[in-house]
Amino acid sequence: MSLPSSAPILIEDLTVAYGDQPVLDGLTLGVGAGRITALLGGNGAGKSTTLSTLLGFTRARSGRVAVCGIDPGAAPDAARRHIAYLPENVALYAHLSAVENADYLLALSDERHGRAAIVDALRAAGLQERAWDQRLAGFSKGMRQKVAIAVALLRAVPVLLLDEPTSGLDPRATADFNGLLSAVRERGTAVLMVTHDLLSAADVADEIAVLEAGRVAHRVAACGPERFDVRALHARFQVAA
Ligand SMILES: Nc1ncnc2c1ncn2[C@@H]1O[C@H](COP(=O)(O)OP(=O)(O)OP(=O)(O)O)[C@@H](O)[C@H]1O
Repeated sequence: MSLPSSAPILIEDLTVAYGDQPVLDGLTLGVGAGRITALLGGNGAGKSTTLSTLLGFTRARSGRVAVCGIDPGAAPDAARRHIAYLPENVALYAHLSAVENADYLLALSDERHGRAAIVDALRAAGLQERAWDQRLAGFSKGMRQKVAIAVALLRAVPVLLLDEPTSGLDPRATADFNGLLSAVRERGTAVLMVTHDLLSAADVADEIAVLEAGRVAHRVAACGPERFDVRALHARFQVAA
């Protein structure tokens, strides 16, 4: 498969192993600007390892990985400057407010945005005004996700990596989150979303890639003649998992 070399996320023929245990074995995957790809696969298929390799935390044994043209294995800090990453359990500070958390996380990325820009982003992320200055202790997972996505919105980076962002969210919060992702896509961000939530993936992704035996075994498009049928994919995915 040939991928445009300008794609912000580019993985070609990637092999990753932990000791003598191969996890990724010839994985090829690209996400272009303004596109959302959902990465599915059974437990242990290597989805988080794929994200970790893009972030430069896990080294490729062979193959090519590039984030905006930068090899995260060789230059992890430079690659991470182009990435906003939402882990499954967002690490935020319970004793700080939503605004303070955003301010602090942005400072870690060497970014300063005033309060006005931060509350604009929190509003865009759907966090209610009364929660802006509340301490995070007591926030639901959906509220914490909104703070994290507000930070990602403010960073305006070309690549967004998400690890199971809708796990534990109720259908309303999931729909809100998917709406936000669509807004992020409109800005031209390349989004790679690891998920077990096929319905959510079908809702928001342009493409679904299913990881099996260390490589992409199925890719299905969201529109055009190859538009995916969620039920058929669900049946196929259950067999794969
Ligand atoms: N740091 C590590 N050291 C050794 N083995 C690891 C490490 N991280 C992951 N693995 C193993 O690599 C395989 C792939 O793990 P990974 O977390 O990437 O899968 P996943 O598709 O994200 O799974 P899940 O859906 O359960 O989150 C698993 O067998 C896991 O046990």
